[in-house]
Amino acid sequence: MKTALTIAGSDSGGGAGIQADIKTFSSLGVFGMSVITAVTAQNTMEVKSVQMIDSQIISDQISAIFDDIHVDAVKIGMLGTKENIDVVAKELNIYRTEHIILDPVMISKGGHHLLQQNAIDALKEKLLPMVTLITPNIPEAESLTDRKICTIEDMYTACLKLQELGANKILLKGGHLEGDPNDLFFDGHHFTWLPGKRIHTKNVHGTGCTLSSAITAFVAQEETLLSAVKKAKDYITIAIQHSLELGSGHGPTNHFYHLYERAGLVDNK
Ligand SMILES: Nc1ncnc2c1ncn2[C@@H]1O[C@H](COP(=O)(O)OP(=O)(O)O)[C@@H](O)[C@H]1O
Ligand SMILES: Cc1ncc(COP(=O)(O)O)c(N)n1
Repeated sequence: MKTALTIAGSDSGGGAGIQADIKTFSSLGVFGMSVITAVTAQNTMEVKSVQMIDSQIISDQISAIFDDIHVDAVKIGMLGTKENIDVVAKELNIYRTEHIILDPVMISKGGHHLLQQNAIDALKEKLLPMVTLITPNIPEAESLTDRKICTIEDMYTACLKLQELGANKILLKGGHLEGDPNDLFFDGHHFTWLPGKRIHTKNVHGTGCTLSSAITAFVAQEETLLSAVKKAKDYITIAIQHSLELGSGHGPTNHFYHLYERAGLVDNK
């Protein structure tokens, strides 16, 4: 069985973070493992509080896994602090994995800061150049590139700017722009649009986490990155189409296995 590791924060409400990642891995038939960087007290409405995990424990979680178990692909989500970024970059430099997908989580849907302001430089300098793919949403790409993104043209420019900053491959998610949620994939040479149709629902908690962990699961199963990104876009579309009316805020995406098996996304080999 293929394996995937998520390095991210815990969401007590189960919609985003580690919980969304592991559900996605399982739904796609990949064995999931986790390194917890932060514990958030969170539900569909808000993040009430956050406890960062000590960087030594983060380092120990990573080495405990890699010293014993083969990891086919890694996904990185919420890191929270500069210290956490430093330790994750250091450990992943020691235990080299072919595929690292970075979702540069900065702010929750409810507006809570999940990455300290002083950590953005460390993210750009240490992690950006070492990962296979970075998957920013529009506000995250704006923060990384220091420029506004309002149009399709701006999306192309932002990808080129991220490349200048050292990024290898980029999936710039368009969900935060008006109109249909079209994402732009840049492999360093060519651009590919992943078109979407906007689903009118407030239940979009954990969409970014779900998308990046689906990409991770597909590359763990030896899909090319472009194919993984396309299949993950199908996964997130189904996950939002069937999103759940839980809680009073933004409900979570749906990871019910049979939805994806029916859509031909599960590798039954
Ligand atoms: N209402 C929606 N309908 C369909 N797809 C959506 C919708 N909102 C977001 N998406 C898709 O979900 C994925 C996550 O996007 P986005 O919301 O931009 O990121 P994040 O969750 O990191 O803020 C992207 O593929 C985006 O195009
Ligand atoms: C632990 C954790 N990680 C990531 C997110 C982002 O998810 P969203 O953008 O849907 O709030 C979150 N809210 N919590």
